Amino acid sequence: MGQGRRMKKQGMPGPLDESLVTRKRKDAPPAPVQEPSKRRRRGQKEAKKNAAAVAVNGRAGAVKNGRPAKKLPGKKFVPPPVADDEIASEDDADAMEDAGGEVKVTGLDALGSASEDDDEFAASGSDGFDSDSEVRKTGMWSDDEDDDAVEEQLTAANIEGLTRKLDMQKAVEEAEAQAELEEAALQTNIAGDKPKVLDDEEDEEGRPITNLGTQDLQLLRQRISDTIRVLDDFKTLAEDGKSRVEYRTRLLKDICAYYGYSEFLADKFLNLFPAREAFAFFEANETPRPIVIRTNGLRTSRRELAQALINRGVQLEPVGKWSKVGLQIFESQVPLGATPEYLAGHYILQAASSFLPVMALAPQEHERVLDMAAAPGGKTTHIAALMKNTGCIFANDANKDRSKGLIGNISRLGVSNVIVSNYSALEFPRVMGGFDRVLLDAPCSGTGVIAKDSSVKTNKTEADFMRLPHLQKQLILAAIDSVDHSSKTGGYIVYSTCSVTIEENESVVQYALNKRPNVRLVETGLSFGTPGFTNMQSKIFHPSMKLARRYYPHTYNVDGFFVAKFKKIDVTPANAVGANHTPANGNGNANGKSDAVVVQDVVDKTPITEEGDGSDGDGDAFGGWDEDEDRVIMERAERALARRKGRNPKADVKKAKVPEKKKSAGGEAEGEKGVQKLAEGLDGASLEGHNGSVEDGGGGARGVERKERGGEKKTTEKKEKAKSKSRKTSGVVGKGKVV
Ligand SMILES: C[S@@+](CC[C@H](N)C(=O)[O-])C[C@H]1O[C@@H](n2cnc3c(N)ncnc32)[C@H](O)[C@@H]1O
Repeated sequence: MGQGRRMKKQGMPGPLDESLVTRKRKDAPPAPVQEPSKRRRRGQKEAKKNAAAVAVNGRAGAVKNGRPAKKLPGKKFVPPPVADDEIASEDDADAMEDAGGEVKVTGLDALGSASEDDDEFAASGSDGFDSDSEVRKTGMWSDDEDDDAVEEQLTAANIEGLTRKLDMQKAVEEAEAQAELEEAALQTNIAGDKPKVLDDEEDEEGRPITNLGTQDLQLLRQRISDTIRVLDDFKTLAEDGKSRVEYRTRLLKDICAYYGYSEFLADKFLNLFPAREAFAFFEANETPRPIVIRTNGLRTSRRELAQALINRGVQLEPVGKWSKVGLQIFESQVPLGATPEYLAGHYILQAASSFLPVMALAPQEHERVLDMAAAPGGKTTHIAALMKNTGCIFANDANKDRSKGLIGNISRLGVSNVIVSNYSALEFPRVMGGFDRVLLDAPCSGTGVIAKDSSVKTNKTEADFMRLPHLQKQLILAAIDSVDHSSKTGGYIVYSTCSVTIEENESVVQYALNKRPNVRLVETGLSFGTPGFTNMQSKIFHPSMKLARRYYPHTYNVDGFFVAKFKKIDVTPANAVGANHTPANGNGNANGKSDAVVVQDVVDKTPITEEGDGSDGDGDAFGGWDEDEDRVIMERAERALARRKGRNPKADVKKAKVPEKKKSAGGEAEGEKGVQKLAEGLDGASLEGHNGSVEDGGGGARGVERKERGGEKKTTEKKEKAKSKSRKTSGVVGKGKVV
């Protein structure tokens, strides 16, 4: 069953499918007595067996895995595609660019257009359906799309045919489901009666069912369904003298027993959704989301990729009108993580919902972008593709091991505008700031990806939902402070999580709005998704919260996700909480544009000399270059630096040089090592143009550039550096050696 659901085309499904209730009830095993998760698994196995039996009996013969089936000779089982990465910690479940699930070939007749400009996927130009895969292979994916009207008609015909086929299939399924539902209603006599779900000493056959959870999954599921019906229409269906609370408590216990959640988490979801929707959510978490790949526009076009994969026996289809790069995989004879196209970096296995934050970020060519929590790089590489490898992306992740995956993906996908670093993102913008855009794809509880990682059902505690939001709130302030509000092209921050809880989403965004009056929520530009909550669980959020977008597995058949986009409109006030602002001297940062680059431990207290105007010009702009005067200034600066480093300035002054690395508080030296190591990795991966990219970058990068130059041993530059230092008390990045 899971596979069939996985193969369904993504999109907004209808309301809760009661037929599933009936089907599961029929398929449930007879009264197993096991601990919940095992019971559930066994239930699924049984369900699969039953489904297979049904297929053998010919009842569902025309439909396989939720798709029109077509027999192919010599079909082999193919293991699930290799994931681009694995979930490495409880906080980053989203990071798994999932490739799970079985994928087999049943034919190519369900294909739609996958050309680069195929946004009109649903358009139809002909009534006919051309099932000749050969014609389609040569026709649909031709490079010469513009003037080939025949091809277009062919494509449209395919689409039309596919749509009709899917519609027919849906109609058949719905009719079956309705029939089953009616049958079940008759059998259990639930149509008009008040369901007895509270005083349940015995079932209709006299069996004790008080502890149903440990005895009979089938009846348990029935009771969940009945309880929801009562809660839906309490006045009519509730038993006399029973309260809503009693029914809700019953429902909570049954959900935990049936699906294997901790009471704590199930309760959270029951508070988040109305009971019926919560049921749909729990149910959707039992089946994997569709397998999706993202075309890497740096290497190929979606049309070419689709053609190549079709030739290998992959059945696919554009993911939906909302994406130009996604392909949903229905069946495959080959492991998707090992095709020549995969190895050549033509695509990445990536959950569809992971496209959304990057689409909201909308990075522009030649910009400077920070991806604060980037590993394993699904979103970084997507950003790079949208920027066509121009500008510069700083891809940071605190986890060094995961960063290896990030570097691997950068390398495989041919990305050449990324610098990888290994800081806690909390250190930004001290590391570097002045970015045009920042993506904070935050570490989270992963409540949106339970279908991928069912351990979330039981391993999240109240402490997690305090610890994680606390971190997320700090990170979001750092993200905001790292952006250049006066960026000509940007000034945007996107916050995303793969969690559906209020604490990790609206509450974090609200915190940012409270603490940073210099940001506003703006439209994400995403064409679907439900609005963020403005009023939930007795919490009132800013009305603009509706601009944020929520995604659920049960509404869009994508991982649960949250996306909010901010525009920074001014510099962060100096007195703002946790403001990563310029030091006590009040000067601006390196580029004078934002609150991004902060001098923490290299504040030069040398008095500002008369001629110093704080500008950044060359020697002449300061009134010429005087060797003797400069030597004095330089030596004074060096002495001051030596004192701060705990050295004897007198002994040191002759030898003292402008330091190449400046160590700041909070173990930053360690982080720097990390960056260097990663840089080696990058070199090894033959990535090019990193230094060039930094040079190209504006804003804070220029500050870094100055610092790097200051570290060089060329005498004139050293002098210039010292001179500049003598005139300004800020504008130098503390550490953050950029490679
Ligand atoms: C949701 S995952 C990021 C997925 C990534 N954006 C992608 O698309 O592939 C969250 C990441 O945050 C990282 N992380 C956790 N705490 C962090 C911190 N304080 N600073 C930076 N990264 C952190 C984790 O190592 C993890 O890789």
